[in-house]
Amino acid sequence: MSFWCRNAMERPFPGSCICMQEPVRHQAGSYSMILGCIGDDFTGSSDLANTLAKGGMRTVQYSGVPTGDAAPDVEAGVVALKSRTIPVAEAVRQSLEALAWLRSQGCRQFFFKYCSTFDSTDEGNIGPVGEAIARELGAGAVIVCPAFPATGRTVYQGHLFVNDRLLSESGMENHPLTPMRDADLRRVLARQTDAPVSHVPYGVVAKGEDAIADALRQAGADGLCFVITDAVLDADLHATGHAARDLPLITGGSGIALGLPENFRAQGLIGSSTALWTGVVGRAAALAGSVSTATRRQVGVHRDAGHPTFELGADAVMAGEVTAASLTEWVLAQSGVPLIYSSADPETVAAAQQRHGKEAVATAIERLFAATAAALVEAGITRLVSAGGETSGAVVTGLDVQSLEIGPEIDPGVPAVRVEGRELALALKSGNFGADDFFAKAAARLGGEA
Ligand SMILES: Nc1ncnc2c1ncn2[C@@H]1O[C@H](COP(=O)(O)OP(=O)(O)OP(=O)(O)O)[C@@H](O)[C@H]1O
Ligand SMILES: O=C(O)[C@@H](O)C(=O)CO
Repeated sequence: MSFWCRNAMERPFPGSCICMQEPVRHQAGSYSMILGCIGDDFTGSSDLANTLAKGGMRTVQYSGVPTGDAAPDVEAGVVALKSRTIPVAEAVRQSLEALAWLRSQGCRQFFFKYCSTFDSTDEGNIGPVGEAIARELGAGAVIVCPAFPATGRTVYQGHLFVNDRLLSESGMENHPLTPMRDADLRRVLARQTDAPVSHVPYGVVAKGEDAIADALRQAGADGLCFVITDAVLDADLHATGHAARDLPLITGGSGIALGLPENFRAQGLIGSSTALWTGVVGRAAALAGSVSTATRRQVGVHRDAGHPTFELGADAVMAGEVTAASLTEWVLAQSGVPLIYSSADPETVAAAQQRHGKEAVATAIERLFAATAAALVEAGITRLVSAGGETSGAVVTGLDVQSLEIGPEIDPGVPAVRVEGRELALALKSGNFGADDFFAKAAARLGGEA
Protein backbone atom coordinates (compact mmCIF):
# COMPACT_ATOMS: atom_id res chain seq x y z
CA MET A 1 0.00 0.00 0.00
CA SER A 2 1.16 3.48 -0.80
CA PHE A 3 1.33 4.97 2.68
CA TRP A 4 2.10 8.49 1.54
CA CYS A 5 -1.12 9.41 -0.10
CA ARG A 6 -4.04 9.96 2.21
CA ASN A 7 -6.36 8.99 -0.64
CA ALA A 8 -4.82 5.55 -0.50
CA MET A 9 -6.09 5.10 3.04
CA GLU A 10 -9.41 6.84 2.55
CA ARG A 11 -10.41 4.93 -0.56
CA PRO A 12 -12.24 1.63 -0.25
CA PHE A 13 -9.57 -0.30 -2.12
CA PRO A 14 -6.26 -0.45 -0.28
CA GLY A 15 -3.43 0.85 -2.35
CA SER A 16 -5.60 2.75 -4.83
CA CYS A 17 -4.97 6.44 -4.96
CA ILE A 18 -4.79 9.19 -7.53
CA CYS A 19 -1.05 8.91 -7.84
CA MET A 20 -0.98 5.18 -8.35
CA GLN A 21 -3.39 4.82 -11.23
CA GLU A 22 -2.16 2.68 -14.11
CA PRO A 23 -0.16 4.57 -16.75
CA VAL A 24 -1.53 4.38 -20.25
CA ARG A 25 0.74 2.72 -22.78
CA HIS A 26 -0.19 3.56 -26.32
CA GLN A 27 1.97 1.02 -28.13
CA ALA A 28 5.04 -1.07 -27.41
CA GLY A 29 7.84 1.19 -26.19
CA SER A 30 5.64 4.27 -26.02
CA TYR A 31 4.60 5.80 -22.71
CA SER A 32 2.10 8.40 -21.55
CA MET A 33 2.40 11.42 -19.27
CA ILE A 34 3.30 10.29 -15.76
CA LEU A 35 4.74 13.34 -14.08
CA GLY A 36 2.66 16.52 -14.10
CA CYS A 37 4.48 19.73 -13.23
CA ILE A 38 3.25 23.23 -12.54
CA GLY A 39 5.89 25.99 -12.70
CA ASP A 40 5.27 29.44 -11.25
CA ASP A 41 7.34 31.13 -13.97
CA PHE A 42 8.65 30.35 -17.42
CA THR A 43 12.39 30.19 -16.80
CA GLY A 44 11.84 28.09 -13.70
CA SER A 45 9.70 25.75 -15.75
CA SER A 46 12.39 25.30 -18.37
CA ASP A 47 14.90 24.74 -15.55
CA LEU A 48 12.75 21.84 -14.29
CA ALA A 49 12.10 20.58 -17.82
CA ASN A 50 15.88 20.59 -18.38
CA THR A 51 16.45 18.33 -15.34
CA LEU A 52 13.74 15.90 -16.39
CA ALA A 53 14.92 15.82 -20.00
CA LYS A 54 18.51 15.23 -18.85
CA GLY A 55 17.14 12.37 -16.75
CA GLY A 56 15.82 10.82 -19.95
CA MET A 57 12.14 11.75 -19.73
CA ARG A 58 10.44 12.95 -22.90
CA THR A 59 9.49 16.40 -21.58
CA VAL A 60 7.40 19.20 -23.05
CA GLN A 61 6.87 22.64 -21.55
CA TYR A 62 3.49 24.27 -22.17
CA SER A 63 2.77 27.99 -22.03
CA GLY A 64 -0.16 28.12 -19.69
CA VAL A 65 -2.80 25.42 -19.52
CA PRO A 66 -3.19 23.71 -22.92
CA THR A 67 -6.62 23.50 -24.44
CA GLY A 68 -6.14 20.10 -26.07
CA ASP A 69 -4.42 16.85 -25.17
CA ALA A 70 -0.65 16.37 -25.02
CA ALA A 71 1.13 14.35 -27.71
CA PRO A 72 0.83 10.67 -26.75
CA ASP A 73 4.54 10.07 -26.07
CA VAL A 74 5.10 12.92 -23.57
CA GLU A 75 6.25 11.50 -20.22
CA ALA A 76 6.65 14.72 -18.22
CA GLY A 77 4.44 17.74 -18.87
CA VAL A 78 5.46 21.11 -17.42
CA VAL A 79 2.72 23.72 -17.42
CA ALA A 80 4.47 27.08 -17.16
CA LEU A 81 2.42 29.77 -15.45
CA LYS A 82 3.32 33.34 -14.67
CA SER A 83 1.93 33.07 -11.18
CA ARG A 84 4.83 33.90 -8.90
CA THR A 85 3.81 37.46 -8.15
CA ILE A 86 0.14 37.68 -9.19
CA PRO A 87 -2.61 37.95 -6.54
CA VAL A 88 -2.88 34.82 -4.40
CA ALA A 89 -6.41 33.84 -5.44
CA GLU A 90 -5.53 34.06 -9.10
CA ALA A 91 -2.32 32.04 -8.61
CA VAL A 92 -4.33 29.34 -6.85
CA ARG A 93 -7.01 29.34 -9.55
CA GLN A 94 -4.50 29.00 -12.39
CA SER A 95 -2.51 26.32 -10.57
CA LEU A 96 -5.60 24.20 -9.90
CA GLU A 97 -6.62 24.55 -13.53
CA ALA A 98 -3.16 23.29 -14.53
CA LEU A 99 -3.50 20.42 -12.05
CA ALA A 100 -6.87 19.42 -13.50
CA TRP A 101 -5.40 19.32 -17.00
CA LEU A 102 -2.38 17.28 -15.89
CA ARG A 103 -4.67 14.83 -14.11
CA SER A 104 -6.77 14.53 -17.25
CA GLN A 105 -3.57 13.49 -19.10
CA GLY A 106 -3.08 10.57 -16.72
CA CYS A 107 -0.28 11.95 -14.52
CA ARG A 108 0.35 9.95 -11.38
CA GLN A 109 2.71 12.26 -9.52
CA PHE A 110 2.78 16.06 -9.38
CA PHE A 111 5.47 18.68 -8.93
CA PHE A 112 5.03 22.33 -7.99
CA LYS A 113 8.14 24.18 -9.16
CA TYR A 114 9.11 27.48 -7.59
CA CYS A 115 12.37 29.35 -7.41
CA SER A 116 15.52 27.95 -5.84
CA THR A 117 15.65 31.24 -3.94
CA PHE A 118 12.05 30.70 -2.75
CA ASP A 119 10.90 33.97 -4.37
CA SER A 120 7.62 34.94 -2.73
CA THR A 121 6.04 37.53 -0.49
CA ASP A 122 4.58 37.00 2.98
CA GLU A 123 1.16 36.61 1.32
CA GLY A 124 2.40 33.86 -0.98
CA ASN A 125 2.29 32.45 -3.49
CA ILE A 126 4.23 29.31 -2.56
CA GLY A 127 2.24 28.45 0.59
CA PRO A 128 -1.29 29.02 -0.72
CA VAL A 129 -0.66 27.36 -4.10
CA GLY A 130 1.16 24.40 -2.53
CA GLU A 131 -1.64 23.97 0.00
CA ALA A 132 -4.40 24.13 -2.63
CA ILE A 133 -2.69 21.51 -4.81
CA ALA A 134 -1.92 19.30 -1.80
CA ARG A 135 -5.52 19.41 -0.56
CA GLU A 136 -6.84 18.61 -4.02
CA LEU A 137 -4.57 15.54 -4.12
CA GLY A 138 -5.26 14.52 -0.53
CA ALA A 139 -1.53 14.68 0.19
CA GLY A 140 0.01 14.07 3.62
CA ALA A 141 3.72 14.97 3.71
CA VAL A 142 4.69 17.47 1.03
CA ILE A 143 8.41 18.05 0.47
CA VAL A 144 9.52 21.67 0.31
CA CYS A 145 13.06 21.76 -1.06
CA PRO A 146 14.38 24.64 -3.16
CA ALA A 147 17.98 23.33 -3.07
CA PHE A 148 19.89 23.40 -6.37
CA PRO A 149 23.57 22.80 -5.51
CA ALA A 150 24.77 23.19 -9.12
CA THR A 151 23.82 26.87 -8.84
CA GLY A 152 24.92 27.28 -5.23
CA ARG A 153 21.52 26.94 -3.54
CA THR A 154 21.57 24.63 -0.53
CA VAL A 155 19.26 24.09 2.44
CA TYR A 156 20.86 23.43 5.80
CA GLN A 157 19.08 23.40 9.17
CA GLY A 158 16.03 24.83 7.47
CA HIS A 159 17.94 27.84 6.16
CA LEU A 160 18.45 28.60 2.47
CA PHE A 161 21.93 29.56 1.32
CA VAL A 162 23.11 31.04 -1.97
CA ASN A 163 26.74 29.94 -2.19
CA ASP A 164 28.24 30.88 1.19
CA ARG A 165 25.60 33.51 2.03
CA LEU A 166 22.26 33.25 3.73
CA LEU A 167 19.46 33.97 1.26
CA SER A 168 18.74 37.21 3.10
CA GLU A 169 22.30 38.45 2.48
CA SER A 170 22.69 37.12 -1.06
CA GLY A 171 21.35 40.09 -3.01
CA MET A 172 17.86 38.56 -3.03
CA GLU A 173 16.93 40.94 -0.21
CA ASN A 174 16.90 43.62 -2.95
CA HIS A 175 14.70 41.77 -5.45
CA PRO A 176 12.28 44.28 -7.00
CA LEU A 177 9.15 42.11 -6.64
CA THR A 178 9.92 39.46 -4.03
CA PRO A 179 12.61 40.71 -1.65
CA MET A 180 13.77 37.75 0.47
CA ARG A 181 14.76 39.09 3.88
CA ASP A 182 14.51 35.89 5.94
CA ALA A 183 16.58 32.78 5.18
CA ASP A 184 14.71 30.49 7.61
CA LEU A 185 12.32 28.65 5.29
CA ARG A 186 10.29 27.30 8.20
CA ARG A 187 9.42 30.86 9.23
CA VAL A 188 8.93 32.08 5.66
CA LEU A 189 6.53 29.28 4.78
CA ALA A 190 4.66 29.47 8.10
CA ARG A 191 3.79 33.08 7.22
CA GLN A 192 2.18 31.87 3.99
CA THR A 193 0.08 28.92 5.18
CA ASP A 194 -1.87 27.67 8.19
CA ALA A 195 -0.89 24.07 7.40
CA PRO A 196 1.80 22.59 9.69
CA VAL A 197 5.41 23.10 8.62
CA SER A 198 8.04 20.61 9.78
CA HIS A 199 11.66 19.94 8.95
CA VAL A 200 13.91 17.02 8.02
CA PRO A 201 17.35 18.11 9.18
CA TYR A 202 20.59 17.28 7.44
CA GLY A 203 21.50 14.72 10.10
CA VAL A 204 18.58 12.62 8.87
CA VAL A 205 19.04 13.36 5.16
CA ALA A 206 22.69 12.27 5.35
CA LYS A 207 21.57 8.82 6.57
CA GLY A 208 19.91 8.26 3.22
CA GLU A 209 16.70 7.25 1.57
CA ASP A 210 15.19 5.03 4.26
CA ALA A 211 15.74 7.55 7.05
CA ILE A 212 14.24 10.31 4.92
CA ALA A 213 11.26 8.10 4.05
CA ASP A 214 10.66 7.39 7.76
CA ALA A 215 10.78 11.08 8.61
CA LEU A 216 8.35 11.93 5.82
CA ARG A 217 5.98 9.18 6.87
CA GLN A 218 5.91 10.51 10.42
CA ALA A 219 5.40 14.08 9.25
CA GLY A 220 2.43 13.14 7.08
CA ALA A 221 0.79 10.71 9.49
CA ASP A 222 -1.91 13.15 10.58
CA GLY A 223 -2.59 14.79 7.26
CA LEU A 224 -1.15 17.65 5.28
CA CYS A 225 2.25 18.78 6.49
CA PHE A 226 4.86 20.77 4.58
CA VAL A 227 8.31 19.34 5.20
CA ILE A 228 11.33 21.57 4.64
CA THR A 229 13.97 19.04 3.61
CA ASP A 230 17.65 19.89 3.95
CA ALA A 231 19.90 19.17 0.97
CA VAL A 232 23.49 20.21 0.37
CA LEU A 233 24.66 17.82 -2.36
CA ASP A 234 23.09 16.31 -5.46
CA ALA A 235 23.36 12.96 -3.66
CA ASP A 236 20.99 14.31 -0.96
CA LEU A 237 18.51 15.29 -3.65
CA HIS A 238 18.71 11.88 -5.32
CA ALA A 239 18.12 10.16 -1.97
CA THR A 240 15.19 12.45 -1.13
CA GLY A 241 13.76 12.04 -4.62
CA HIS A 242 13.84 8.26 -4.21
CA ALA A 243 12.24 8.53 -0.78
CA ALA A 244 9.47 10.56 -2.41
CA ARG A 245 8.69 7.79 -4.88
CA ASP A 246 5.08 7.43 -3.73
CA LEU A 247 4.29 10.95 -2.66
CA PRO A 248 1.52 12.49 -4.74
CA LEU A 249 3.08 15.96 -4.56
CA ILE A 250 6.64 17.25 -4.43
CA THR A 251 7.47 20.95 -4.33
CA GLY A 252 10.74 22.75 -4.83
CA GLY A 253 13.44 23.88 -7.19
CA SER A 254 14.57 21.71 -10.06
CA GLY A 255 17.14 19.92 -7.86
CA ILE A 256 14.60 17.82 -6.03
CA ALA A 257 13.47 16.42 -9.40
CA LEU A 258 16.91 14.84 -9.99
CA GLY A 259 15.93 11.44 -8.63
CA LEU A 260 12.43 11.25 -10.11
CA PRO A 261 13.19 9.87 -13.59
CA GLU A 262 15.02 6.93 -11.98
CA ASN A 263 11.92 6.16 -9.88
CA PHE A 264 9.75 5.93 -12.97
CA ARG A 265 12.36 4.03 -14.97
CA ALA A 266 12.81 1.46 -12.20
CA GLN A 267 9.07 0.77 -12.45
CA GLY A 268 9.20 0.49 -16.24
CA LEU A 269 7.00 3.55 -16.65
CA ILE A 270 9.25 5.62 -18.91
CA GLY A 271 11.66 4.96 -21.75
CA SER A 272 15.05 6.56 -22.28
CA SER A 273 14.50 9.63 -24.38
CA THR A 274 17.45 11.56 -25.76
CA ALA A 275 16.92 15.02 -27.19
CA LEU A 276 17.54 15.31 -30.93
CA TRP A 277 18.67 18.91 -31.18
CA THR A 278 19.79 20.36 -34.48
CA GLY A 279 19.65 24.08 -33.70
CA VAL A 280 18.01 26.79 -35.75
CA VAL A 281 19.80 28.89 -38.38
CA GLY A 282 19.26 32.64 -38.68
CA ARG A 283 19.81 35.84 -36.75
CA ALA A 284 20.01 36.09 -32.98
CA ALA A 285 19.13 38.76 -30.41
CA ALA A 286 18.92 38.97 -26.63
CA LEU A 287 16.51 40.70 -24.24
CA ALA A 288 17.31 41.17 -20.54
CA GLY A 289 14.71 42.47 -18.08
CA SER A 290 16.35 40.71 -15.17
CA VAL A 291 17.90 42.96 -12.54
CA SER A 292 19.67 40.10 -10.81
CA THR A 293 23.37 40.27 -10.00
CA ALA A 294 24.37 37.55 -12.49
CA THR A 295 22.45 39.11 -15.37
CA ARG A 296 23.98 42.53 -14.71
CA ARG A 297 27.42 40.93 -14.82
CA GLN A 298 26.54 39.09 -18.05
CA VAL A 299 25.36 42.35 -19.65
CA GLY A 300 28.74 43.93 -18.85
CA VAL A 301 30.69 40.97 -20.21
CA HIS A 302 28.61 40.95 -23.41
CA ARG A 303 29.24 44.66 -23.95
CA ASP A 304 32.95 44.29 -23.20
CA ALA A 305 33.16 41.44 -25.71
CA GLY A 306 32.11 43.92 -28.41
CA HIS A 307 28.49 42.91 -28.93
CA PRO A 308 26.04 45.79 -29.50
CA THR A 309 23.99 46.70 -26.41
CA PHE A 310 21.05 49.07 -25.91
CA GLU A 311 20.07 50.21 -22.42
CA LEU A 312 16.37 50.71 -21.78
CA GLY A 313 15.91 53.29 -19.05
CA ALA A 314 12.77 52.96 -16.95
CA ASP A 315 11.91 56.65 -17.44
CA ALA A 316 12.20 56.37 -21.22
CA VAL A 317 9.93 53.33 -21.21
CA MET A 318 7.37 55.06 -18.99
CA ALA A 319 7.44 58.12 -21.24
CA GLY A 320 6.88 55.94 -24.32
CA GLU A 321 10.12 57.20 -25.86
CA VAL A 322 11.14 53.74 -27.06
CA THR A 323 8.85 51.34 -28.89
CA ALA A 324 9.00 47.79 -30.17
CA ALA A 325 9.41 49.18 -33.68
CA SER A 326 12.34 51.45 -32.79
CA LEU A 327 14.08 48.67 -30.87
CA THR A 328 13.62 46.23 -33.74
CA GLU A 329 15.05 48.75 -36.15
CA TRP A 330 18.08 49.10 -33.87
CA VAL A 331 18.58 45.32 -33.65
CA LEU A 332 18.37 44.85 -37.42
CA ALA A 333 21.07 47.48 -37.94
CA GLN A 334 23.54 45.59 -35.68
CA SER A 335 25.80 42.60 -36.12
CA GLY A 336 26.88 40.04 -33.53
CA VAL A 337 24.30 39.26 -30.84
CA PRO A 338 22.55 42.58 -30.11
CA LEU A 339 21.28 42.87 -26.55
CA ILE A 340 18.52 45.15 -25.25
CA TYR A 341 18.54 45.39 -21.47
CA SER A 342 16.71 47.21 -18.69
CA SER A 343 18.90 45.55 -16.05
CA ALA A 344 20.03 48.14 -13.51
CA ASP A 345 21.49 48.25 -10.02
CA PRO A 346 19.16 48.06 -6.98
CA GLU A 347 19.37 51.83 -6.26
CA THR A 348 18.35 52.74 -9.82
CA VAL A 349 15.51 50.23 -9.78
CA ALA A 350 14.28 51.41 -6.37
CA ALA A 351 14.34 55.03 -7.53
CA ALA A 352 12.36 54.15 -10.68
CA GLN A 353 9.83 52.26 -8.58
CA GLN A 354 9.53 55.26 -6.28
CA ARG A 355 8.87 57.59 -9.20
CA HIS A 356 6.46 55.42 -11.18
CA GLY A 357 5.15 52.72 -8.83
CA LYS A 358 6.56 49.19 -8.58
CA GLU A 359 3.85 47.40 -10.56
CA ALA A 360 3.51 50.13 -13.17
CA VAL A 361 7.17 50.17 -14.12
CA ALA A 362 7.49 46.38 -14.11
CA THR A 363 4.41 46.00 -16.28
CA ALA A 364 5.51 48.68 -18.75
CA ILE A 365 8.95 47.11 -19.19
CA GLU A 366 7.53 43.60 -19.52
CA ARG A 367 4.98 44.76 -22.11
CA LEU A 368 7.70 46.44 -24.12
CA PHE A 369 9.84 43.28 -24.07
CA ALA A 370 6.81 41.19 -25.12
CA ALA A 371 6.01 43.47 -28.04
CA THR A 372 9.67 43.69 -29.04
CA ALA A 373 10.06 39.90 -29.04
CA ALA A 374 7.06 39.60 -31.34
CA ALA A 375 8.37 42.33 -33.65
CA LEU A 376 11.86 40.81 -33.76
CA VAL A 377 10.56 37.40 -34.75
CA GLU A 378 8.27 39.00 -37.31
CA ALA A 379 11.39 40.72 -38.70
CA GLY A 380 13.24 37.41 -39.06
CA ILE A 381 15.05 36.79 -35.76
CA THR A 382 15.06 33.02 -35.24
CA ARG A 383 17.21 32.71 -32.09
CA LEU A 384 16.12 34.71 -29.08
CA VAL A 385 17.73 34.77 -25.66
CA SER A 386 15.69 36.15 -22.76
CA ALA A 387 16.89 36.86 -19.21
CA GLY A 388 14.59 37.00 -16.19
CA GLY A 389 11.62 34.90 -15.14
CA GLU A 390 8.95 37.60 -15.38
CA THR A 391 10.58 38.96 -18.52
CA SER A 392 10.68 35.53 -20.16
CA GLY A 393 7.03 34.96 -19.27
CA ALA A 394 6.20 38.19 -21.06
CA VAL A 395 8.41 37.29 -24.03
CA VAL A 396 6.87 33.84 -24.47
CA THR A 397 3.38 35.32 -24.17
CA GLY A 398 4.27 38.02 -26.72
CA LEU A 399 5.45 35.29 -29.09
CA ASP A 400 2.21 33.35 -28.61
CA VAL A 401 4.15 30.16 -27.90
CA GLN A 402 2.03 27.10 -27.09
CA SER A 403 4.65 24.49 -26.31
CA LEU A 404 8.40 24.04 -26.17
CA GLU A 405 10.56 21.08 -26.98
CA ILE A 406 13.51 20.81 -24.58
CA GLY A 407 17.01 20.69 -26.09
CA PRO A 408 20.51 20.51 -24.58
CA GLU A 409 21.61 22.38 -21.48
CA ILE A 410 23.40 25.69 -22.09
CA ASP A 411 24.41 26.28 -18.47
CA PRO A 412 23.05 24.63 -15.27
CA GLY A 413 19.30 25.19 -15.16
CA VAL A 414 18.98 26.66 -18.66
CA PRO A 415 18.18 24.46 -21.66
CA ALA A 416 17.97 25.47 -25.30
CA VAL A 417 14.30 25.15 -26.29
CA ARG A 418 12.55 25.08 -29.62
CA VAL A 419 9.05 26.37 -30.22
CA GLU A 420 7.09 23.36 -31.44
CA GLY A 421 6.00 23.74 -35.03
CA ARG A 422 8.11 26.86 -35.73
CA GLU A 423 11.69 27.66 -36.77
CA LEU A 424 12.30 29.52 -33.54
CA ALA A 425 14.72 28.63 -30.74
CA LEU A 426 14.73 30.29 -27.34
CA ALA A 427 16.85 30.37 -24.20
CA LEU A 428 14.85 31.43 -21.14
CA LYS A 429 17.36 32.25 -18.44
CA SER A 430 16.52 32.70 -14.79
CA GLY A 431 17.97 35.96 -13.53
CA ASN A 432 20.82 34.55 -11.50
CA PHE A 433 21.72 31.60 -13.74
CA GLY A 434 24.37 31.26 -16.41
CA ALA A 435 28.07 31.83 -16.91
CA ASP A 436 29.41 35.35 -17.52
CA ASP A 437 29.40 34.88 -21.31
CA PHE A 438 25.87 33.53 -21.29
CA PHE A 439 24.29 35.69 -24.02
CA ALA A 440 26.81 34.84 -26.74
CA LYS A 441 27.08 31.23 -25.63
CA ALA A 442 23.30 30.75 -25.64
CA ALA A 443 22.93 32.30 -29.09
CA ALA A 444 25.58 29.90 -30.42
CA ARG A 445 23.95 26.89 -28.75
CA LEU A 446 20.54 27.82 -30.18
CA GLY A 447 22.21 27.73 -33.58
CA GLY A 448 23.32 24.15 -32.99
CA GLU A 449 26.94 24.75 -31.91
CA ALA A 450 28.15 22.33 -29.25
N1 LIG B 1 15.27 49.26 -14.69
C1 LIG B 1 14.23 48.73 -14.07
N2 LIG B 1 13.52 49.42 -13.17
C2 LIG B 1 12.45 48.88 -12.55
N3 LIG B 1 12.01 47.62 -12.78
C3 LIG B 1 12.67 46.89 -13.68
C4 LIG B 1 13.81 47.40 -14.37
N4 LIG B 1 14.25 46.45 -15.21
C5 LIG B 1 13.45 45.41 -15.07
N5 LIG B 1 12.49 45.65 -14.15
C6 LIG B 1 11.43 44.74 -13.74
O1 LIG B 1 11.97 43.91 -12.72
C7 LIG B 1 11.40 42.61 -12.84
C8 LIG B 1 12.56 41.63 -12.96
O2 LIG B 1 12.03 40.35 -12.87
P1 LIG B 1 12.52 39.12 -13.73
O3 LIG B 1 11.82 37.94 -13.17
O4 LIG B 1 12.36 39.36 -15.19
O5 LIG B 1 14.06 39.06 -13.45
P2 LIG B 1 14.76 38.45 -12.18
O6 LIG B 1 13.90 38.62 -11.00
O7 LIG B 1 16.12 39.02 -12.14
O8 LIG B 1 14.88 36.95 -12.62
P3 LIG B 1 14.32 35.63 -11.93
O9 LIG B 1 12.89 35.85 -11.56
O10 LIG B 1 14.46 34.65 -13.03
O11 LIG B 1 15.22 35.39 -10.79
C9 LIG B 1 10.51 42.61 -14.09
O12 LIG B 1 9.17 42.79 -13.72
C10 LIG B 1 11.05 43.81 -14.85
O13 LIG B 1 10.08 44.37 -15.72
O1 LIG C 1 14.88 27.74 -9.41
C1 LIG C 1 15.39 28.73 -9.93
O2 LIG C 1 16.22 29.45 -9.38
C2 LIG C 1 14.91 29.11 -11.29
O3 LIG C 1 14.46 27.99 -12.00
C3 LIG C 1 13.80 30.09 -11.17
O4 LIG C 1 12.69 29.71 -10.94
C4 LIG C 1 14.16 31.51 -11.24
O5 LIG C 1 13.09 32.28 -11.69
